[in-house]
Amino acid sequence: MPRIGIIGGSGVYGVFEPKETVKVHTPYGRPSAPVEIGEIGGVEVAFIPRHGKHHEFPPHEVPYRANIWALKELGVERIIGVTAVGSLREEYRPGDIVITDQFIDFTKKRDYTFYNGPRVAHVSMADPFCPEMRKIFYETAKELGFPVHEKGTYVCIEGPRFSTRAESFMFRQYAHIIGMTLVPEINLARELGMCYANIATVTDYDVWADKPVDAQEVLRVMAENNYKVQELLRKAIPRIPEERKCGCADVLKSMFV
Ligand SMILES: CSC[C@H]1O[C@H](OP(=O)(O)O)[C@H](O)[C@@H]1O
Ligand SMILES: Nc1ncnc2[nH]cnc12
Repeated sequence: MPRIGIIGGSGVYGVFEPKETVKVHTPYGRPSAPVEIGEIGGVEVAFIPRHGKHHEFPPHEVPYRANIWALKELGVERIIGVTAVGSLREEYRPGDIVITDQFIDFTKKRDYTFYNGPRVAHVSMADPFCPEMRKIFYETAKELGFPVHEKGTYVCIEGPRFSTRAESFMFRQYAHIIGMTLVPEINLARELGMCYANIATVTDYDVWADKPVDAQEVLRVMAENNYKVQELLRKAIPRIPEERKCGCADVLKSMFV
Protein backbone atom coordinates (compact mmCIF):
# COMPACT_ATOMS: atom_id res chain seq x y z
CA MET A 1 0.00 0.00 0.00
CA PRO A 2 1.54 3.35 -0.98
CA ARG A 3 1.74 5.71 1.99
CA ILE A 4 3.04 8.57 -0.12
CA GLY A 5 1.15 10.20 -2.96
CA ILE A 6 2.48 12.70 -5.48
CA ILE A 7 0.26 15.06 -7.40
CA GLY A 8 2.28 16.33 -10.32
CA GLY A 9 1.53 19.67 -11.91
CA SER A 10 2.25 21.47 -15.15
CA GLY A 11 5.22 19.99 -16.95
CA VAL A 12 5.88 17.28 -14.34
CA TYR A 13 6.08 13.94 -16.03
CA GLY A 14 7.96 10.70 -15.60
CA VAL A 15 8.70 10.81 -11.88
CA PHE A 16 8.96 7.00 -12.11
CA GLU A 17 8.24 3.98 -14.29
CA PRO A 18 4.83 2.82 -13.02
CA LYS A 19 4.58 -0.82 -12.01
CA GLU A 20 0.82 -0.71 -11.97
CA THR A 21 -1.98 1.63 -12.99
CA VAL A 22 -5.18 1.64 -10.95
CA LYS A 23 -8.54 2.99 -12.12
CA VAL A 24 -10.28 4.38 -9.05
CA HIS A 25 -13.95 5.41 -8.86
CA THR A 26 -14.84 7.77 -6.05
CA PRO A 27 -18.09 9.33 -4.79
CA TYR A 28 -16.78 12.48 -6.52
CA GLY A 29 -16.15 10.90 -9.89
CA ARG A 30 -12.88 9.84 -11.44
CA PRO A 31 -9.50 11.37 -10.60
CA SER A 32 -7.63 13.36 -13.23
CA ALA A 33 -6.14 10.08 -14.52
CA PRO A 34 -5.73 6.46 -13.41
CA VAL A 35 -3.40 6.38 -10.41
CA GLU A 36 0.11 5.14 -11.20
CA ILE A 37 1.88 3.08 -8.56
CA GLY A 38 5.64 2.73 -8.59
CA GLU A 39 8.76 3.15 -6.47
CA ILE A 40 10.92 6.14 -5.70
CA GLY A 41 14.14 5.40 -3.81
CA GLY A 42 12.73 2.02 -2.81
CA VAL A 43 9.52 3.51 -1.39
CA GLU A 44 6.13 2.69 -2.87
CA VAL A 45 4.45 5.83 -4.18
CA ALA A 46 1.17 6.68 -5.93
CA PHE A 47 1.15 9.36 -8.64
CA ILE A 48 -1.64 11.42 -10.21
CA PRO A 49 -0.98 14.00 -12.94
CA ARG A 50 -3.10 16.90 -11.67
CA HIS A 51 -4.15 18.19 -15.09
CA GLY A 52 -4.66 14.72 -16.60
CA LYS A 53 -2.41 12.58 -18.76
CA HIS A 54 -2.59 15.07 -21.62
CA HIS A 55 -3.12 18.27 -19.63
CA GLU A 56 -6.84 18.26 -20.36
CA PHE A 57 -8.08 19.72 -17.03
CA PRO A 58 -7.57 23.46 -16.52
CA PRO A 59 -6.88 24.49 -12.90
CA HIS A 60 -10.52 25.41 -12.14
CA GLU A 61 -11.78 22.04 -13.48
CA VAL A 62 -9.30 19.67 -11.83
CA PRO A 63 -11.31 16.97 -9.97
CA TYR A 64 -9.61 17.84 -6.69
CA ARG A 65 -12.00 15.87 -4.46
CA ALA A 66 -11.70 12.73 -6.57
CA ASN A 67 -7.89 12.99 -6.61
CA ILE A 68 -7.59 13.29 -2.83
CA TRP A 69 -10.24 10.65 -2.16
CA ALA A 70 -8.57 8.20 -4.55
CA LEU A 71 -5.20 8.60 -2.84
CA LYS A 72 -6.78 8.15 0.59
CA GLU A 73 -8.54 5.01 -0.57
CA LEU A 74 -5.22 3.58 -1.78
CA GLY A 75 -3.71 4.03 1.68
CA VAL A 76 -1.84 7.31 1.15
CA GLU A 77 -1.18 9.31 4.32
CA ARG A 78 1.17 11.96 2.96
CA ILE A 79 0.73 13.99 -0.21
CA ILE A 80 3.45 15.85 -2.05
CA GLY A 81 2.00 18.47 -4.38
CA VAL A 82 4.40 19.51 -7.13
CA THR A 83 3.60 22.86 -8.73
CA ALA A 84 4.88 25.50 -11.13
CA VAL A 85 4.60 29.03 -9.73
CA GLY A 86 5.17 32.60 -10.72
CA SER A 87 7.42 34.78 -8.57
CA LEU A 88 6.14 37.91 -6.86
CA ARG A 89 9.56 38.91 -5.50
CA GLU A 90 12.90 39.61 -7.14
CA GLU A 91 14.74 37.13 -4.90
CA TYR A 92 12.51 34.18 -5.88
CA ARG A 93 14.17 33.49 -9.23
CA PRO A 94 13.07 31.26 -12.10
CA GLY A 95 14.52 27.80 -11.41
CA ASP A 96 14.37 28.22 -7.61
CA ILE A 97 12.53 25.71 -5.47
CA VAL A 98 10.17 26.90 -2.73
CA ILE A 99 9.05 24.78 0.20
CA THR A 100 5.81 26.69 0.68
CA ASP A 101 4.74 27.36 4.27
CA GLN A 102 1.57 29.46 3.94
CA PHE A 103 -1.10 30.28 1.40
CA ILE A 104 -3.71 32.88 0.59
CA ASP A 105 -6.83 31.77 -1.24
CA PHE A 106 -8.02 33.96 -4.12
CA THR A 107 -9.98 31.22 -5.88
CA LYS A 108 -13.69 31.77 -6.40
CA LYS A 109 -15.75 28.72 -7.17
CA ARG A 110 -14.31 25.31 -6.41
CA ASP A 111 -15.42 22.34 -4.34
CA TYR A 112 -13.61 23.19 -1.14
CA THR A 113 -14.84 20.51 1.24
CA PHE A 114 -15.96 16.92 1.65
CA TYR A 115 -18.47 18.13 4.26
CA ASN A 116 -21.37 19.92 2.60
CA GLY A 117 -23.82 18.81 5.32
CA PRO A 118 -25.49 17.29 7.21
CA ARG A 119 -22.01 16.65 8.64
CA VAL A 120 -20.30 19.99 9.12
CA ALA A 121 -16.55 20.46 9.63
CA HIS A 122 -14.36 23.52 10.11
CA VAL A 123 -10.80 22.41 9.59
CA SER A 124 -7.91 24.35 11.14
CA MET A 125 -5.56 25.78 8.51
CA ALA A 126 -3.27 27.91 10.68
CA ASP A 127 -0.24 25.78 9.77
CA PRO A 128 -1.41 24.03 6.62
CA PHE A 129 1.77 22.22 5.53
CA CYS A 130 3.34 19.14 7.11
CA PRO A 131 6.34 20.32 9.19
CA GLU A 132 8.07 16.92 8.99
CA MET A 133 8.01 16.79 5.20
CA ARG A 134 8.87 20.50 4.80
CA LYS A 135 12.04 20.07 6.88
CA ILE A 136 13.12 17.00 4.91
CA PHE A 137 12.53 18.64 1.52
CA TYR A 138 14.31 21.86 2.47
CA GLU A 139 17.35 20.10 3.94
CA THR A 140 17.59 17.66 1.06
CA ALA A 141 17.31 20.40 -1.59
CA LYS A 142 20.12 22.30 0.16
CA GLU A 143 22.25 19.17 0.33
CA LEU A 144 21.74 18.68 -3.40
CA GLY A 145 22.94 22.24 -3.96
CA PHE A 146 19.67 23.44 -5.49
CA PRO A 147 18.55 27.05 -5.00
CA VAL A 148 15.80 26.64 -2.41
CA HIS A 149 13.67 28.88 -0.22
CA GLU A 150 12.73 27.48 3.17
CA LYS A 151 9.48 29.45 3.19
CA GLY A 152 7.09 31.21 0.88
CA THR A 153 3.47 32.32 0.84
CA TYR A 154 1.58 31.02 -2.20
CA VAL A 155 -1.36 33.06 -3.44
CA CYS A 156 -3.78 30.80 -5.30
CA ILE A 157 -5.80 32.51 -8.02
CA GLU A 158 -8.82 31.10 -9.82
CA GLY A 159 -7.30 31.13 -13.29
CA PRO A 160 -7.21 29.92 -15.93
CA ARG A 161 -6.15 33.42 -16.91
CA PHE A 162 -2.98 34.98 -15.53
CA SER A 163 -3.20 38.10 -13.35
CA THR A 164 -3.47 41.69 -14.50
CA ARG A 165 -0.57 43.96 -13.60
CA ALA A 166 -2.73 45.65 -10.93
CA GLU A 167 -3.56 42.28 -9.35
CA SER A 168 0.07 41.21 -9.47
CA PHE A 169 1.18 44.42 -7.71
CA MET A 170 -1.47 43.82 -5.05
CA PHE A 171 -0.43 40.17 -4.50
CA ARG A 172 3.20 41.27 -4.24
CA GLN A 173 2.36 43.09 -1.01
CA TYR A 174 1.70 39.91 0.94
CA ALA A 175 2.79 36.79 -0.96
CA HIS A 176 5.96 35.44 -2.57
CA ILE A 177 4.68 33.07 -5.23
CA ILE A 178 1.54 32.65 -7.31
CA GLY A 179 -0.23 29.66 -8.82
CA MET A 180 -3.68 28.26 -9.55
CA THR A 181 -3.89 24.83 -7.95
CA LEU A 182 -2.85 24.63 -4.29
CA VAL A 183 -6.44 25.33 -3.20
CA PRO A 184 -8.52 23.27 -2.60
CA GLU A 185 -6.05 20.37 -2.92
CA ILE A 186 -4.48 21.15 0.44
CA ASN A 187 -7.77 21.81 2.27
CA LEU A 188 -9.21 18.50 1.11
CA ALA A 189 -6.12 16.53 2.11
CA ARG A 190 -6.33 18.02 5.58
CA GLU A 191 -10.01 17.22 5.93
CA LEU A 192 -9.08 13.56 5.48
CA GLY A 193 -6.23 13.80 8.01
CA MET A 194 -3.51 13.57 5.38
CA CYS A 195 -0.21 15.47 5.44
CA TYR A 196 0.47 17.86 2.57
CA ALA A 197 3.74 19.42 1.40
CA ASN A 198 4.26 21.63 -1.64
CA ILE A 199 7.37 21.64 -3.79
CA ALA A 200 7.02 24.71 -5.97
CA THR A 201 9.34 25.51 -8.86
CA VAL A 202 9.51 29.17 -9.88
CA THR A 203 8.97 29.44 -13.62
CA ASP A 204 8.52 33.20 -14.22
CA TYR A 205 8.25 36.66 -12.68
CA ASP A 206 4.47 36.87 -13.15
CA VAL A 207 3.37 40.21 -14.65
CA TRP A 208 4.68 42.81 -12.19
CA ALA A 209 8.03 42.53 -13.94
CA ASP A 210 8.49 43.90 -17.45
CA LYS A 211 7.73 40.83 -19.51
CA PRO A 212 4.27 39.29 -19.05
CA VAL A 213 4.26 35.55 -18.36
CA ASP A 214 2.77 33.07 -20.84
CA ALA A 215 1.89 29.38 -20.58
CA GLN A 216 4.63 28.27 -22.99
CA GLU A 217 7.26 29.90 -20.83
CA VAL A 218 5.94 28.14 -17.72
CA LEU A 219 6.11 24.75 -19.44
CA ARG A 220 9.55 25.43 -20.92
CA VAL A 221 11.11 26.52 -17.61
CA MET A 222 9.41 23.66 -15.78
CA ALA A 223 10.86 21.17 -18.30
CA GLU A 224 14.33 22.68 -17.84
CA ASN A 225 14.06 22.27 -14.07
CA ASN A 226 12.28 18.95 -13.91
CA TYR A 227 15.50 17.14 -13.05
CA LYS A 228 15.70 19.07 -9.76
CA VAL A 229 12.25 17.98 -8.69
CA GLN A 230 13.02 14.40 -9.67
CA GLU A 231 16.34 14.30 -7.80
CA LEU A 232 14.77 15.93 -4.78
CA LEU A 233 11.95 13.38 -4.69
CA ARG A 234 14.38 10.49 -5.17
CA LYS A 235 16.60 11.57 -2.30
CA ALA A 236 13.99 12.97 0.11
CA ILE A 237 11.21 10.38 -0.09
CA PRO A 238 13.23 7.56 1.56
CA ARG A 239 13.90 9.99 4.44
CA ILE A 240 10.23 10.47 5.24
CA PRO A 241 9.50 8.40 8.36
CA GLU A 242 6.75 5.79 8.14
CA GLU A 243 5.30 6.82 11.44
CA ARG A 244 3.86 10.32 11.47
CA LYS A 245 4.86 12.48 14.42
CA CYS A 246 3.81 15.76 12.77
CA GLY A 247 0.34 16.06 14.24
CA CYS A 248 -1.27 16.83 10.85
CA ALA A 249 -4.05 14.33 11.56
CA ASP A 250 -4.84 15.85 14.96
CA VAL A 251 -7.14 18.41 13.33
CA LEU A 252 -9.66 15.60 12.84
CA LYS A 253 -10.26 15.46 16.60
CA SER A 254 -11.75 18.93 16.77
CA MET A 255 -13.04 19.88 13.33
CA PHE A 256 -16.61 18.54 13.52
CA VAL A 257 -19.47 20.60 14.90
C1 LIG B 1 0.78 26.13 -17.63
S1 LIG B 1 0.66 27.72 -16.98
C2 LIG B 1 -0.44 27.80 -15.58
C3 LIG B 1 -0.64 26.51 -14.83
O1 LIG B 1 0.64 26.11 -14.30
C4 LIG B 1 0.50 25.86 -12.91
O2 LIG B 1 0.08 24.51 -12.78
P1 LIG B 1 0.41 23.55 -11.52
O3 LIG B 1 0.08 24.32 -10.28
O4 LIG B 1 -0.49 22.36 -11.69
O5 LIG B 1 1.87 23.19 -11.63
C5 LIG B 1 -0.57 26.88 -12.51
O6 LIG B 1 -1.13 26.63 -11.23
C6 LIG B 1 -1.55 26.77 -13.64
O7 LIG B 1 -2.45 25.70 -13.46
N1 LIG C 1 2.62 33.71 -13.08
C1 LIG C 1 1.81 32.69 -12.76
N2 LIG C 1 0.54 32.94 -12.34
C2 LIG C 1 -0.28 31.92 -12.01
N3 LIG C 1 0.06 30.63 -12.09
C3 LIG C 1 1.30 30.34 -12.50
N4 LIG C 1 1.92 29.17 -12.67
C4 LIG C 1 3.18 29.42 -13.10
N5 LIG C 1 3.39 30.75 -13.22
C5 LIG C 1 2.23 31.35 -12.86
